[in-house]
Amino acid sequence: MQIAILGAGAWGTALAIALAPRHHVCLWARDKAQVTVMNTRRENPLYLADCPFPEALQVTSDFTTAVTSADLLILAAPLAGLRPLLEQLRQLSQLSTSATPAPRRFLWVCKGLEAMTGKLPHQVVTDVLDHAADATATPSWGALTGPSFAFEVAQGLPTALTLATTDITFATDIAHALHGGNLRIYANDDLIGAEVGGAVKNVMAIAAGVSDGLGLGHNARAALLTRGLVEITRFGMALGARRETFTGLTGLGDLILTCTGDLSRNRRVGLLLAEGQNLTAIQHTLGHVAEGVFTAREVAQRAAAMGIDMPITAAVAGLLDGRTTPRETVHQLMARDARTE
Ligand SMILES: NC(=O)C1=CN([C@@H]2O[C@H](COP(=O)(O)OP(=O)(O)OC[C@H]3O[C@@H](n4cnc5c(N)ncnc54)[C@H](O)[C@@H]3O)[C@@H](O)[C@H]2O)C=CC1
Ligand SMILES: O=C(CO)COP(=O)(O)O
Repeated sequence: MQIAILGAGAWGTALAIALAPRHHVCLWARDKAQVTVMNTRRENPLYLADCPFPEALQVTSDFTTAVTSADLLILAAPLAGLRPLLEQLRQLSQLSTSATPAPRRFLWVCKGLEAMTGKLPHQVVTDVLDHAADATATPSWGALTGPSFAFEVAQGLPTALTLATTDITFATDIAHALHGGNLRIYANDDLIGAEVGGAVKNVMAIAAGVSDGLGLGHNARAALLTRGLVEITRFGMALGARRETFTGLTGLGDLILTCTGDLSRNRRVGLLLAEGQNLTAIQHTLGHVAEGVFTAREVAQRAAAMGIDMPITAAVAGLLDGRTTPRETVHQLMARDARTE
C-alpha cells in the first residue's frame, strides 16, 4: 500500500519507520528545513532522535505529491493541527485538477478533546467534511490509537494498536493491511469509546505524575488509575461508548502505559508540576505536545455540563489553570466524602 503520513512529530515519524519496510511510505512535514535535516541525516533529530530511517522511507515537504499518490493517509498532527490539516486536504481535493483525486481513506492518531470546542477527533472530522462540497461520497476513516510510545515503536518493539471506526469492514481491511512486523492491529467499531479512552488517559497521566512526583506511593497510584478508569468509563458511556471498550487497549491499556511509563509527556508534565515548575516553562522544556494539558479543561467542562462526576479530572483542570497547587489538589481529593465503590 502507498501510505502518506502527514506530520513528522514523534508519532508520525515512528509510524513511518515501522511501516516503511512493508509499505511505500512517504512522511510529510510542513517545515522545509526539518525535511532537509531528515533527508540529510536519515533520522528526525528534533522529535525522535536515535531512530534511523529505513532506506525506503521517503520524506517530503510537498503536500500535493505526498497526498495525491497515496492509497491511505495517516494524519499525525496533534489534535490542534487536525482541523487545519483536514481543511488543507479538503482544499486540495476541491482544487485538484489531477485525474486522481485526493484519496478518501484516512486515519488520525491524535488523542484528546479539541480546545475551545470540546470535540472528539471524529467530530472535528465530520465538522470539516460536512462542509465539503463532495460530502455526499462516503469517506472511509478511523482512529488508530492504543498504548504506544513512539520511541518503542520506532525501535521495532512489540506494540498492539486499535483501529476504531464505525465502519467495521473498513476497520478490518485497514487493520489487516497495517498488521505485521511487531505491530498488532485490532479492529474495533466503538469509535467514541476508543477516542474517549485515548483522550482522558492523558489527564490521568498528569495526575499520576503529580502523585508520583509528590512521593505519594504505589497505593495512591493504584487508586488513581482505578478511579481514573471509572471516570473515563462514566464519561465515555454518557457519550455513547460501550463499557467493555474501556477494559481494552484504548482504555485500560493506554491508561496503564501512560500513567506508569516515564516516556509519557503527560506523566512528565505532572512530575514537573509536583516539583513546583510553572506550566508554560514545562511545555517549553518538553518541546512536544502533551495533549492532557488541553483536554483536561474540555473534559471537566463537558462533564460538568452533563452532570457527570469526574473529581480527578476536575482537580487536574484546576491545577493546570493555576487555581490550586499540587498539594491542595491531593488534599481536595482525599477530603471527599466516603462513598460506595
Ligand atoms: N508520541 C507518542 O508516543 C504518541 C503520540 N500520540 C498522539 O499523536 C499526536 C501527535 O503527537 P506527537 O507526534 O508525539 O507530537 P510532537 O509534539 O512530537 O509533534 C507534533 C508535530 O506535529 C506538527 N504539526 C502541528 N500542527 C500541525 C499541522 N497543522 N499540520 C501539520 N503538522 C502539524 C508539528 O510541527 C510537529 O512536527 C498527539 O495527539 C499525541 O497524543 C499517539 C500515540 C503515541
Ligand atoms: O499516547 C501515548 C501512548 O499511548 C503517548 O503518551 P504521551 O503523549 O503522554 O507521551
